[in-house]
Amino acid sequence: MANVNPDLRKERENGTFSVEKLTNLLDGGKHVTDRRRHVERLALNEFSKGEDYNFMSRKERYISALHKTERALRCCKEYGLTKPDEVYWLWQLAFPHEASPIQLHGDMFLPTLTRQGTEEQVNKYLPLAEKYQIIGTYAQTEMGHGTFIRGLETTATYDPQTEEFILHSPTLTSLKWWPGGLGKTSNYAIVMALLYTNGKNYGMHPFMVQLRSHETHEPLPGITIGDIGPKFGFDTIDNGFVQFDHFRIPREDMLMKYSQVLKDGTYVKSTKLKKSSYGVMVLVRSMLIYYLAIQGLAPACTIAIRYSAVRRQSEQTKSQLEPQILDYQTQQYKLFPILASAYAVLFTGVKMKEIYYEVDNEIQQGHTERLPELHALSSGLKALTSSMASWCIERCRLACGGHGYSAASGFPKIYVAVTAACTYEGENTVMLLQCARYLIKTYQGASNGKKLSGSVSYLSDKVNSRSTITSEFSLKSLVDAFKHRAFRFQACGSDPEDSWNRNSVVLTKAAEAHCYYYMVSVFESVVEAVEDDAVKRVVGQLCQLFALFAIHENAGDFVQDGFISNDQMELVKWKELSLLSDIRRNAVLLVDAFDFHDEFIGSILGRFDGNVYANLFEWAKSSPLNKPEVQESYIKYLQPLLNPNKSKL
Ligand SMILES: CCCCCCCC/C=C\C/C=C/C(=O)SCCNC(=O)CCNC(=O)[C@H](O)C(C)(C)COP(=O)(O)OP(=O)(O)OC[C@H]1O[C@@H](n2cnc3c(N)ncnc32)[C@H](O)[C@@H]1OP(=O)(O)O
Ligand SMILES: Cc1cc2nc3c(=O)[nH]c(=O)nc-3n(C[C@H](O)[C@H](O)[C@H](O)COP(=O)(O)OP(=O)(O)OC[C@H]3O[C@@H](n4cnc5c(N)ncnc54)[C@H](O)[C@@H]3O)c2cc1C
Repeated sequence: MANVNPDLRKERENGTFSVEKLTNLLDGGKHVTDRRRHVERLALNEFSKGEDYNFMSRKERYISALHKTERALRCCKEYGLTKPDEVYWLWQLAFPHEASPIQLHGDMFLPTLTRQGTEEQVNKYLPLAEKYQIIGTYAQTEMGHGTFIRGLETTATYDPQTEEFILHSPTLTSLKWWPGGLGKTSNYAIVMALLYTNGKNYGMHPFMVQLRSHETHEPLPGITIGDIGPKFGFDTIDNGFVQFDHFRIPREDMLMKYSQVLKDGTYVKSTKLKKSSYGVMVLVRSMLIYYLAIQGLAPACTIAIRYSAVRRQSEQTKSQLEPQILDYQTQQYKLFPILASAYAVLFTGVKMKEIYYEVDNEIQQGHTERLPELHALSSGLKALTSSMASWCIERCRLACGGHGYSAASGFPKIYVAVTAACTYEGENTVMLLQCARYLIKTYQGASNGKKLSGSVSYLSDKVNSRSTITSEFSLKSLVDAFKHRAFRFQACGSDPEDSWNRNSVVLTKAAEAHCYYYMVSVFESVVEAVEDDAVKRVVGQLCQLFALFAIHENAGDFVQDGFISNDQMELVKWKELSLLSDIRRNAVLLVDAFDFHDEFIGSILGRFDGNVYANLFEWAKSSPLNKPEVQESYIKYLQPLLNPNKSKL
């Protein structure tokens, strides 16, 4: 590439491994990288020349996103992109760190329909939904309750006379509130409501509900609907509210795969699957982990590390060039653990996708044994990785100094999208507690001699009481340390005498310790499987840093019971710092390996070519506030102050 900043060019010449090989590893093979790049070229042809998001109003952002949605759907059709990964690659460049107004249609509406609908219902609605002749969302949360699903108030009361359900919002707090795309875009929703039949409440069930006229898009009579107003972010999506006033739908529109209401109102439950109506949340939580790495951690550290290679600041030695800020140990300490976390979350995300599809497949065959473990793991990891991603992005912003605070850095857009995931799909503390609930039960089972498998097998294993960490820092010894911590926390958290609430801070820590252990062991297994020696060395260093940083940050958890000795902790600190120097040499290449296009990252600081300053200046000049030279607001508000004689007011 011509015109690359000389510092960045030097970084790229000095690396010790093949970036291409690492990219192939991250993608899951060379053939996947090739295919991804092909799809991305198609996407860039269509989407690279858009208006600058930073200079648009919220309404313009929504309209532009709808326009891009229509074009993205057309591209997928034209180019025959049907596989989920291919659609995702195209979508990612069409909507960099944004959401499409129809995001929930693909992410939650379709999966709920196909998993909870009967064959007949799927046959009726899926073809229409796949052709976007109906666009749906997932309406569960209400103004008064999001977390406590059993507290939802919207009712669906069966009327055997007309064979219809009557949907009703009995209180203000029962208004559906938050569903993505509900405000203006969707004409259908899967509404989660309390099922009443023959005078009895059977709890939350899913209903297919038409909201708007097919002809005019006007809300149907009995429905009051709209956008909930501006949010922290997600400007491109119309999160909405809906109020039902005795709105009738046919009996056939309750999604009846797992439970039915017969014509006479008899309720029949045809599954032993626990919490069957909660299924789609497990899906999204499992997928989110990968998404947080690719949409959050990886682009954020790409920006901060490239910029730190280009930025020079402060005189170290008289009359010599100011150093690249990436050479400061403190800067490395800010950024390299984040880089290591990006890799850790990415590998864990890939693993979680695999596990989800395995368990989902088993559930379709009627085997539900692994669902509780998947629910616990996906809840815990969703919470841990989304909060990790949020604070890491903020740390990357701080690492970029003043320019980090400019929208040109790309951080605001990335941050507001990622931090939302700490709340949606289950608020993080609540999700950690769900994970802990399962761990405590499992620990108690293991204490009674039950042999365990999967992510919790360590609870029935023998754990070492002294760390085997030496100056070699083998990955096995690091995994072992996290296993020990997780085990110890489960033991503390499961005091049967203590009430749940009084113990809940410790329980959240127990869940985090479990998830950390899981992430470190996934990372270790990925490193072990790498064939190329040079790549293995660098990802091995990242794995060590991920583990050692967490041990150092949470030192008390490891030394309190004497598991790690003082001498070992000194070694940990020494090794952590020496890893910073090792990683320094490859830092730029390690972010290049994510293989992101500038159009996706959306940051002047993180440009591949490193030409930050010239582009920053051009970008600032293009700000609408700089056109015209003298603003009308001057005449109105400033002239009377600055130049009272000339003012016409
Ligand atoms: C695909 C990529 C994604 C990109 C997305 C980007 C853009 C999209 C942006 C936003 C989309 C957002 C959508 C939403 O937010 S939809 C709404 C999501 N809402 C929630 O997540 C609500 C959170 N609350 C709950 O999940 C539950 O209420 C609860 C689990 C906190 C508590 O439920 P409750 O009924 O009170 O259950 P109990 O505590 O009594 O537990 C009973 C029992 O059931 C087990 N269990 C709970 N949940 C599940 C589940 N999902 N699956 C399986 N099992 C579950 C629980 O563990 C208990 O088991 P037991 O101990 O053995 O009894
Ligand atoms: C961007 C965005 C998109 C969304 N999209 C959708 C959507 O498409 N469809 C949909 O249905 N919903 C959607 N939601 C709603 C979302 O799922 C809920 O907001 C979320 O589940 C949290 O619930 P809540 O708002 O009731 O939080 P609350 O439960 O009120 O949380 C507030 C505080 O109370 C604490 N708390 C609550 N219960 C407990 C407990 N049992 N133990 C300890 N602490 C507790 C929490 O930890 C938190 O600190 C979206 C939300 C956002 C922000």
